[in-house]
Amino acid sequence: MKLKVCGMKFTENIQQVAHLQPDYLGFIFYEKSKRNFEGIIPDLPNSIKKTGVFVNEYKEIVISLVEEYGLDAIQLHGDESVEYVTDVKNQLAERRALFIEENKQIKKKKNQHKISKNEVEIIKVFSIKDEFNFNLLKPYLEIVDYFLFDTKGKERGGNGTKFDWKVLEKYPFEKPFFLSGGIGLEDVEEVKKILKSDLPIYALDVNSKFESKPGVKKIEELEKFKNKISV
Ligand SMILES: O=C(O)c1ccccc1NCC(=O)[C@H](O)[C@H](O)COP(=O)(O)O
Repeated sequence: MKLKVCGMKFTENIQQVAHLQPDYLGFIFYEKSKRNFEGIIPDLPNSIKKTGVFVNEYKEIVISLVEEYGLDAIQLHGDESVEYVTDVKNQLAERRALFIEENKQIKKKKNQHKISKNEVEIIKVFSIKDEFNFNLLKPYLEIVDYFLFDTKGKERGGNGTKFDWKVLEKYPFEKPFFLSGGIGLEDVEEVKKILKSDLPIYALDVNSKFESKPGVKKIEELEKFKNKISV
């Protein structure tokens, strides 16, 4: 089971979490979040996918931050339409093709902007309260790599509350998804149970339940969680 730790903020803490080798680290580029990221991402092992989290952001800004930080994935956590997601995906693909072509011609080893080895993954978030109309996801199926199901709450994300996972019993697609929303160490048994179901859960996404304060993750608790879910 893959693990994404979201809401990273401080260099030393990022390095400590990276040491646990999660599959994804999330950096929130949303000014209204307590975890808004503005720093420099330290060098990370290639196995960790740097994920930028955006909420209804201007497309140009998403693209420029992907290039500035060499993001491997973007998590669209707002009300981004199918057209928006398609456009961002196409623009990223075009920029990537251009970058590869320029790089071939110039034969420069170092470039001003970094670029991920693979295409940028697109994760589209949907927040769930008590029920959910999965038909809403249909138009996104062709475009996104993963869905992420979070809990609808006061904030756009990082609310620290779980939704009723029974809602997912009606998930009708094969598209893999991240399970998110208030997952903590106390949920290990319930997590293990849902992982045994037929649902295409690709990754678990954790955040505020492992924090000592917004943006600071508790390393020992994360390590325990990671060990427990990988057994
Ligand atoms: O965490 C935030 O502050 C945040 C703000 C705005 C958009 C997204 C945000 N977090 C993104 C995540 O992927 C969180 O991990 C997800 O919402 C679950 O958080 P939590 O309920 O704290 O486990």
